[in-house]
Amino acid sequence: MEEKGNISIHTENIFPIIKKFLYSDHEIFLRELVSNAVDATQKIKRLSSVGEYKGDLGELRVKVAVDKDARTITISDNGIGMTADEIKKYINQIAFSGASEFVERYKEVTDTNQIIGQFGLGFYSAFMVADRVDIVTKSYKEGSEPARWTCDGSTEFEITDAERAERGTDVILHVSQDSDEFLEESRIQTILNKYCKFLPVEVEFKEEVINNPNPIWTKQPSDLKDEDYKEFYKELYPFSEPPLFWIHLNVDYPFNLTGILYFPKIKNEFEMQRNKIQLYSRQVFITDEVKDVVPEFLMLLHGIIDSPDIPLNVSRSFLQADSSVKKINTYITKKVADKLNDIFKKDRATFESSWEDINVFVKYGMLSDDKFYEKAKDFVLLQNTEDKFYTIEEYKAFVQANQTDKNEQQVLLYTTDAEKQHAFVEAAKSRSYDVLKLDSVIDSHFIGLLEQKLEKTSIKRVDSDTIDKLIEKDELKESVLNDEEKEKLKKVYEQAINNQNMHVEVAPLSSDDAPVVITMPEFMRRMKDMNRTGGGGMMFMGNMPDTYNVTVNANHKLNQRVLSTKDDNKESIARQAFDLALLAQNMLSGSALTAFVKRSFELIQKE
Ligand SMILES: Nc1ncnc2c1ncn2[C@@H]1O[C@H](COP(=O)(O)OP(=O)(O)OP(=O)(O)O)[C@@H](O)[C@H]1O
Repeated sequence: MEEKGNISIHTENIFPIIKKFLYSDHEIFLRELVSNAVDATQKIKRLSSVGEYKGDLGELRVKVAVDKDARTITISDNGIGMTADEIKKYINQIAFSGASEFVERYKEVTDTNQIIGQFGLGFYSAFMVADRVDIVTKSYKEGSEPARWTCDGSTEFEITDAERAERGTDVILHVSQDSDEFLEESRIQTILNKYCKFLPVEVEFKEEVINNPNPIWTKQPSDLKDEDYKEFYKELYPFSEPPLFWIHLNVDYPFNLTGILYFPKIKNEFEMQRNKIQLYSRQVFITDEVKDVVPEFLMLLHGIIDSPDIPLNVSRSFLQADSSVKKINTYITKKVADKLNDIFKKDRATFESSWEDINVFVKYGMLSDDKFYEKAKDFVLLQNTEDKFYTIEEYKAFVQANQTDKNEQQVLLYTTDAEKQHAFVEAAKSRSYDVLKLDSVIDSHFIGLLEQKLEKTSIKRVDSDTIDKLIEKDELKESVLNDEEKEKLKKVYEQAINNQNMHVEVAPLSSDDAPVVITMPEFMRRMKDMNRTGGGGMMFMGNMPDTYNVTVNANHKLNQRVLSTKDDNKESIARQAFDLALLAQNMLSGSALTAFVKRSFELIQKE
């Protein structure tokens, strides 16, 4: 038998596209050819199971070999094989999907998802790295003759008789000059590790099986133990700490999706690693850029998603609009929320102890996805300075009695740094107010979200005002000083401080409150924070110097002394009190600190 021919006409346009544009990543030729070989072995298995093939299956295996001297890469399988006619049909008519015909014939008995072709032009990707490709194949069909197909990448092909005793196919690539890199065994090893690690049939390279054909995501959750999930995590990320918990995804309607998502330990926000989810299609690795396939906030998770329903090799914008991708998004989001809710309900202690690692993830999810917010609002935790955890509802009930202001507004107080804001936290506690710890970058956004969602609630940083003003009650504080004295006191402080960005105000606080309190209004700080983190806010705010309110306590004995002391002493006492207030907030530095220390020494030396 010898036959020459032309590959059907429309290929003329397709070849250069494959070569140059279709896959920017040339290395994927190996993924395509090895997957074809795996498909061929699975097809023979299926034929055998439905009684269409009566022969011995043998040990189904795919082999990859590199011969540097001969400049060839050979992918061999003992799968279904092809007759010469089938080569013409399946290989030459590339627009024709061999798999679809296969499905047509066996659709009653097979799981079609497993055999419907995904990559379209899979086989022809060989020409990205080879200037000649041979196929030597023998069909499983009784009495079929082996055949050889040769093509040099033009539209012309040749089919001749071949020698081959056993069922199966060898695809031999004659590697082109500009693709020398693929003749290195180490390069091939790396590509196989990347794309073929979990292919469902054993793949052999250099006499070793390089894959795990039964990864745990293909198994039933009921057949797996915690250890299995942990081991698999280690297999995926050898250098990571063990995961906190995981979700086994398993759905076959209305789309097909399996996989395992792990919650990693996130030590801090700078360490957050995205692109740790790997996307597979029927155990073939596709990419670890899952952006657009999973919601942004879920990219903090690690693990595997395997779905033949995710369209591959298509543009981003198309992917975003794709309805099955949208459904997959919704499904995964729901599963993740359900899992967290489940752990929260069944094992609150574990949930609380993991909170440090998962809070960023939960808050990020609530901020970016309203549906997730709706579910997570019942298990998101607030942690107070006593390290007790509350749900939003629990917390609101807890502070209801004491932290509702005169306008029926509930005021939640928080600190971003209980050490630095210690004096304010203590002042709040002296009124029996509770203080939350909200100290991460995401918390400033989370606070905004809570205020937006929770009715009649405002959330204030503990040092954003004097304690009486943070939560304004109806009781009016009497002032020991009259208006004239207050005005005088204000002037003394203004002169002593001598700084335009410090707005002095004299107000009657409790006599046991501090004599001077320095605060930055909540609004001002939020705007500045937002500017810093690039989250909008008012642009001009970013460039403005920090401005503070300086509240001078009219009811404090010290301030009464300022008024009654000799004129030249007034200012130095006021300055000293102001510096102490700065010191309490870690705001005193440089020349101001040196002057303060000097003045303090002089003061204690005085008889
Ligand atoms: N190793 C092989 N053994 C048997 N048949 C093969 C082999 N490789 C390819 N074929 C046949 O050639 C057809 C075309 O292969 P090609 O890779 O171009 O597309 P596909 O397999 O249909 O889809 P894809 O590989 O993109 O998922 C296959 O459907 C199959 O029938």
